[in-house]
Amino acid sequence: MAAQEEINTWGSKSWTYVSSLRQQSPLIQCITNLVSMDLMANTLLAAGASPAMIHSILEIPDFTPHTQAVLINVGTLTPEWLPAMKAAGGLANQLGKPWVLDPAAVGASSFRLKACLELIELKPTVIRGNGSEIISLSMASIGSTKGADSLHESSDAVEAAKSLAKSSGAIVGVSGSVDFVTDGQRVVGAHNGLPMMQKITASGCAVTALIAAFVAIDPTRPFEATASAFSVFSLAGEIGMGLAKGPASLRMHLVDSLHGLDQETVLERVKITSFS
Ligand SMILES: Nc1ncnc2c1ncn2[C@@H]1O[C@H](COP(=O)(O)OP(=O)(O)O)[C@@H](O)[C@H]1O
Ligand SMILES: Cc1ncsc1CCOP(=O)(O)O
Ligand SMILES: [Mg+2]
Repeated sequence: MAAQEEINTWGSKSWTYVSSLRQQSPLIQCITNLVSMDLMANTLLAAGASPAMIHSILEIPDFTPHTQAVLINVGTLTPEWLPAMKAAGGLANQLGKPWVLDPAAVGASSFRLKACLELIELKPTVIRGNGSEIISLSMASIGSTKGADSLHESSDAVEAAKSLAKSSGAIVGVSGSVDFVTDGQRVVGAHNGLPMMQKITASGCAVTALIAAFVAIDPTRPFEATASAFSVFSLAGEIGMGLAKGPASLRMHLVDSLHGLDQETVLERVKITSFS
């Protein structure tokens, strides 16, 4: 019974994010990898936010102050891009705006790991990665890697996520079959989704962008925003799969389903439970 009450509370919280996002349409600056730009922008638009893929260091002082949240994703990092990421993260921090870090493929090289550790010093509000990314970041080491894909279950990374949350001060989200969210003490898991979502490149990047949009709605509650965004995105995947034939059509139907989500469905199907 207690669990049922908890599910209902998360359903209504999640619906508040969905409906507020549609009403407020916050501007989200995305400095993201070259693979993810299209799906990320379309995910944000379908959910009601306004995405802007503006990443030149020359534009950050003018543009970043107009945004409601910043998303930084290192998926196709080069030395030329890093200064702009640091400038945007640093300015967001200075202006008291939320910013979200996606350490995509952080275990791929020491260059990427060092860059992510430097970005974490700029105090991201949320860090979202898959199991391997969160373990690599938390241990500050590179080991075996499969690039942007995970070698670990999300449940393998919960302790690493707690430790990273404590050391960084960020909310940490780990995606996978269950999406875990922690502030270092509390842990919740979002149970929506389906394995086929791993076959859509940039689905992880897109959910991180949705987290940034939800955090923009209420920057004082990043824990709630992160869990809700995970659940809502994965629920859109579940609904989209009803019409899809494979990853390519799932990508399209996921975006359509996110756009069409209604209150009854969110209240009934969002499934977030406590693990602590
Ligand atoms: N095995 C799974 N079962 C259900 N949902 C999943 C599964 N794997 C990934 N997802 C969902 O796919 C989305 C992207 O997560 P993931 O594939 O872990 O990210 P990344 O692309 O960064 O590795 C998340 O919304 C997550 O919930
Ligand atoms: C394939 C690939 N290579 C570098 S970034 C990227 C996209 C990864 O996106 P996601 O981690 O969301 O699947
Ligand atoms: Mg992926």
